[in-house]
Amino acid sequence: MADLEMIKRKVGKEASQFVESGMTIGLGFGSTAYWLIQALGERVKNGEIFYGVPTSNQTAEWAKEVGIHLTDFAHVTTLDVAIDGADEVDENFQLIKGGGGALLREKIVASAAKEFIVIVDYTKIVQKLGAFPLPIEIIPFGYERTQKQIADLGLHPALRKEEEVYLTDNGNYILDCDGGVIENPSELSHTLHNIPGVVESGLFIDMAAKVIVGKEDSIEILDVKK
Ligand SMILES: O=C(CO)[C@H](O)[C@H](O)COP(=O)(O)O
Repeated sequence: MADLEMIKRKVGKEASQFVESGMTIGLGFGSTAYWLIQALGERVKNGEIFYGVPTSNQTAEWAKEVGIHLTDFAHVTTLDVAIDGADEVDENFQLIKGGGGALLREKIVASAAKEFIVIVDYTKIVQKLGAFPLPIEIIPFGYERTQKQIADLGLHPALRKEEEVYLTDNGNYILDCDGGVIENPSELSHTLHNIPGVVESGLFIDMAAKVIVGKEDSIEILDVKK
């Protein structure tokens, strides 16, 4: 297994210690969250029970495969904990998420949790956000105009495409914005929310309660002071 993958695996396992049997967990998406789910799966084999609200269809598949019971907001309104990866974490613990396209559900789930734990390898830690293109989920209707309004902010939005235009699990589009360093993430988040057609941005402001960082030979657990 490549080094970085090994680090992600250790971080996922480390995060699982914050989960107790019987808890309802917001389950993130991405290659680090995958390892959290595998670690929980090992405990399911020993008789522990977990309830998970998945942030993507893929997460739901992973969780089902290891025996985590899936639930949703029809049955719970508050989650004990949510654990998810991130694309960037800055010095104030603000995040860019959504590289995997699940940012809307990830934000709903994280905001519903008593504690939101972020799990990353050391390559995700930055002084200021912005080297990773900021994903923004937008409604397909009128997307050209929404894109123009975001371009006017200097964010250089590009419509995410695979073979065809990428569709989120919610049937929306993603704009990946390569606007360079984000000096004021909180202000930008507000500005984006005021644009009609923007569903959600990948800026997660003041949401992380804990950040678990995997390094070459250690793991650091950072508690965010509120
Ligand atoms: O926001 C996300 C998906 O929408 C992921 O959490 C983020 O992309 C990090 O993924 P990985 O753990 O694979 O590096």
